[in-house]
Amino acid sequence: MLRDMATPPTTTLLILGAGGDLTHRLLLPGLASLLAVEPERVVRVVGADRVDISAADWKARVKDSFAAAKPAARVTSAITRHTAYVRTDLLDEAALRALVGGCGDGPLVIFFALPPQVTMKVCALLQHVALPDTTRLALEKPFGTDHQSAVDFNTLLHKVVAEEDIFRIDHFLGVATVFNLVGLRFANRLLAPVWSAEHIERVEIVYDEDLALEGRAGYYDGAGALKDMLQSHLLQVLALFAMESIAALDARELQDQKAQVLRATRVWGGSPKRSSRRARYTAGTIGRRKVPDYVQEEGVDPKRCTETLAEVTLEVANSRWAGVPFVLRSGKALGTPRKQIVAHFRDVPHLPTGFVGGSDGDLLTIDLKPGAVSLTLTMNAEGDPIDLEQKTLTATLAAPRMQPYGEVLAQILDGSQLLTVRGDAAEECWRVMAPVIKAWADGRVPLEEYAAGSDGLTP
Ligand SMILES: O=C1O[C@H](COP(=O)(O)O)[C@@H](O)[C@H](O)[C@H]1O
Repeated sequence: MLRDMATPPTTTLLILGAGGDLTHRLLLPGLASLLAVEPERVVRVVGADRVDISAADWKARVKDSFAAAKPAARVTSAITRHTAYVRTDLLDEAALRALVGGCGDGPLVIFFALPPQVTMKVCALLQHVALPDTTRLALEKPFGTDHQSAVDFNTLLHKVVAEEDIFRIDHFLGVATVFNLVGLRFANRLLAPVWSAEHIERVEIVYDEDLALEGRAGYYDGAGALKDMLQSHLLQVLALFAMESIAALDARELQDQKAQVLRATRVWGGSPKRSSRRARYTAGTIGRRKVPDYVQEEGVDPKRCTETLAEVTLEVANSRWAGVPFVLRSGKALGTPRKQIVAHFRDVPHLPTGFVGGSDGDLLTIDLKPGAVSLTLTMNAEGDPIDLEQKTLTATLAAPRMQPYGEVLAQILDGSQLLTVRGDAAEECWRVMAPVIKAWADGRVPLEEYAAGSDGLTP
């Protein structure tokens, strides 16, 4: 059926689960933002799902998803002209073969915008389907459901395509302010010598959102904040923060260094009971918005103990970082969104006697959204020259050139693994969090409550 369409452009982006929220809300707008910046790229989008969507409705959806990023009119019109939607059963091998065959022999990116269990089943079927020579698999998080399933999933995927053609998506890697960690760390003489336990006392990686469930119970209620944010995104941020230096901005270099850090990472003190916290929001108000009790949200199963806030303290047990707590935290429905990395520097060994005021440690704060980098230093800012106080110097970062999904897609289309999660790292992320997941499942860490709109601490 697809063969009858107009001349296929270079790469086909085949989206499995095209009828879902992710495709409409993030993936297609991300592609649009990429094409707004790089209009010369030629991509054909094919959506597939089991829901019935007419050709006209699909084109309208694509057009609608493209509207906000405002690529050139000719780009949107080419995409909508060539796009197609196929209603199919992705768990039927013959149907899957027909779908893939219909995409032609050109380069193919199969994007799995599906729940992990369905993704794994479709990949099992793909083993028996002939794929074009250049076939790349892009897999949404979560990658598997626990450590063993991630190991099994990797084994299965390697029977379908080589690791270099597998792209495990973590859209945080496409966030410019996250990737900025690499440039900031390795381009500044000032920072490199102090980037260790000798000078840094504690690191916080925080992603507190004022958004609540926002109708995502179907996915989130089975995941919770730990798997949704810490096990995935925030561990990637930790890896970029703590990794050793790279010789070149090269995917393999970066993947090697990130994997090495993750292998050295473990729960602080080996005790999830003492080093983790979980909580769930109750009814409250955020600004003028009334937020219901989490268990009253549509689609939530009150019998599940899903946390909407997770905090875990980790240690990177290597010679650079031993003894430095890395506190990872993310919560939903909080009063004040705070999305930042904060490096707390140690106090100076000795403040000359005679000065008045603080010798509070310096801070390096990286605001992820909106982007800014701040350095908080102790100085004499006003008054008597011996009075010391902390002052913050801030550089605001420019708005990102495209959406994170646009950055990630650009790398996938180019076959570069710079912004992906390698298989071994994906397994490590589960290994790091496994003791916490187990302790929570066994009820060894109580599920606390906090009021929506609060700081996450107030019952
Ligand atoms: O992947 C996810 O990320 C978002 C936070 O990222 P942002 O780029 O939208 O700020 C989070 O809200 C969501 O729960 C999670 O699934």
